[in-house]
Amino acid sequence: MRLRLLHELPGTTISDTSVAGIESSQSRFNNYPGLSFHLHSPPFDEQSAKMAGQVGAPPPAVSFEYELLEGDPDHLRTVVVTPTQNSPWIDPTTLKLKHRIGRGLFGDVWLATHHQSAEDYDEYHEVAVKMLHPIKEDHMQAFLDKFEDLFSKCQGLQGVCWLHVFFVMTWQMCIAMKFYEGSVGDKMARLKGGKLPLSDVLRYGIELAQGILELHSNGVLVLNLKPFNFLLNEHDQAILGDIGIPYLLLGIPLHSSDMALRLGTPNYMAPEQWQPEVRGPISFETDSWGFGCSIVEMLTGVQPWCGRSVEEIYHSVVRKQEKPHIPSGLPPAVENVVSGCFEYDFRNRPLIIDILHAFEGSRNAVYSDGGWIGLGNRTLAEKSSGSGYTQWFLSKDLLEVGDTVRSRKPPNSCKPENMDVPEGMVVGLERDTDRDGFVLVRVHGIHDPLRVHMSTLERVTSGLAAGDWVRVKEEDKKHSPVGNLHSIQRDGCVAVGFIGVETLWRGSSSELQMSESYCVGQFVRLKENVFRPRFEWLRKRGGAWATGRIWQVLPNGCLVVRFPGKLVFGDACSSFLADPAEVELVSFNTCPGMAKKYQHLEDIHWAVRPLVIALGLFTAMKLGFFVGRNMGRSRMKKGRSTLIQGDGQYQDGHIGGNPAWLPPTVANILFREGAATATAR
Ligand SMILES: Nc1ncnc2c1ncn2[C@@H]1O[C@H](COP(=O)(O)OP(=O)(O)OP(=O)(O)O)[C@@H](O)[C@H]1O
Repeated sequence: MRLRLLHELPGTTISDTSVAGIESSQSRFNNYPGLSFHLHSPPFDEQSAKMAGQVGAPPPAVSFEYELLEGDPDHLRTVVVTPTQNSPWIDPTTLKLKHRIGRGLFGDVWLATHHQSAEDYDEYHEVAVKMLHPIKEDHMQAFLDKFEDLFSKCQGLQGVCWLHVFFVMTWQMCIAMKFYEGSVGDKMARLKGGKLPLSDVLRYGIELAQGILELHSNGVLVLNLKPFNFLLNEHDQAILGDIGIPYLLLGIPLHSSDMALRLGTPNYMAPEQWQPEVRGPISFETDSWGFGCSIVEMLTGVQPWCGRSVEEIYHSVVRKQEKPHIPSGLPPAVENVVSGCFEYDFRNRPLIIDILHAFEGSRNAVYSDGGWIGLGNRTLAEKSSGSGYTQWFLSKDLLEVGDTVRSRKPPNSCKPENMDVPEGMVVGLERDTDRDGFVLVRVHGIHDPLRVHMSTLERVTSGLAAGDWVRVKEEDKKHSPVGNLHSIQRDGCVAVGFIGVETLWRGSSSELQMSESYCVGQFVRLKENVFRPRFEWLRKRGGAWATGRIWQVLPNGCLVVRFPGKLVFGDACSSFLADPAEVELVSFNTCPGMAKKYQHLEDIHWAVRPLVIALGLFTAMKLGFFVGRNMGRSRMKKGRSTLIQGDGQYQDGHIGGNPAWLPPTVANILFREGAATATAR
């Protein structure tokens, strides 16, 4: 691959059939001093009008063409990324932008013509040019490096949009790609009810899954799967039209602050995609969520979270953990896999290969006599193995003979429920091809190998197993030192989720050590030496850090904590986030002294304090009655004697009846009540 830097783009012409397009382009170019426009009207372009009609815009009465007449060469700088030798590279200077096809979150797509001429031929081809939103100048090189890598990975992929060339024009990145007739989204828009028949959904689903799989095998995430990004070729085959622009933009600030938080299209975004460095990381299964959303939309004709604002979608997906509604009546394997796509923790979701298998197995399924017939072999997998883990989670790490294993902890638990296998070695697989079968495990001290269900075991390599809490030996300020181990290969390569890293951290097991583990239900508090926590945390009245209870553990180890000791009203934020490296465990047993133990009880529930106060008052009143009655009796007795002895003794009797252990005010009230009772008698 070669980077060529041109200092001028000679004869650049941009034609547009839409006045709005001109205005936006004009204002964009006007941001750069030294550039000016010359507008003139070209002849009416029938094809442009047809295209404009296709995307819903009325054919314009008049069209314009404008030329860049002069300018600061710096702003006309064009970087041309030349693809590999055997791909159909085109010279961007021969492109002529015709009109805008559509406007997406990440930029505009234009129809352009590519002119090629020689002595014996003169050819025009249509291409689509995606013009991305401008990127800040100082991040341009980082983006170009990432793009160059992606561009080479996308070359020659069957199920992915064909890319011709990449160039930069006035700091705007442009990708020239093959022009397709339309998208699945366009097709749905033309249909009554907007939904596709199941057979089409399964066919497109298979074609798209194959395209996504190609990108995933090259380590690229799409992060923007949606029907309008599924292009249709001349054979009505679905082609992936987005090559992972949001993935390229990860960590690269954009000019528009509005765009900064968007790492995809909100309606199709997975929970971890909203804030990957906080609620992430994003992974291949993030695309499974977007795929599931697209399938649901194709089946129902309704976009997930239709009509909701970005904030409302965030609230539903991230905070309330809601899932898109899956229509009923689907082949069981398809329903099962699509429902798996909407698991909150991406580790529990199927991979694209699982989706592909489920769709392929159901492709020829026909519903007849109240059941599905023609299902493939692998269509109906068990929903759950009974271990609490989804089948998708378990299928990501299959055991092999020679693996060291131990009993698997139940999900969200710090300790194993049973220690049937404290440590053992797999010596046999009952059925090699079974993804969910039994294995024979040799355990030290037991003569015969144990026959154990695979799902109850986890593989241990270098003392670590997926799901363990780990700490990096050498801290990196960019991310939390404590995280959650997602996978460990047999060669010791690890993938870990850390707060502060948007994607999985990859390294070697030798860089990690075991860390204290946390699970749902435990009480935690910020360590005393933490003065500026990563996330906001509540304080008690005296200023000390409050104690909260772990409500959820995110895939990067981030703790979602609630404060049961605080009463929350209305919309007030009920959950807080915590970095596991900044907290310590608090439990009743470890609280020193009665006062601390009582404080811990107060942290467990907001009702403890009012209850204790009420109980105290009640006890005090009861005591008051008791003391008062006794006092009353003795006063009666004394009263009788004062009648004999005189008033001075009466006063003494009052003083003598005041219990020394009660606070004076309470004692006086109680005494008065007691006296009143006694007087009444
Ligand atoms: N190569 C192409 N050929 C034909 N049409 C295309 C091509 N690429 C994109 N389109 C169409 O252009 C329109 C705008 O695409 P674009 O990808 O910019 O927007 P989007 O899909 O709405 O949003 P996003 O920017 O999030 O991808 C869509 O209707 C899409 O189907």
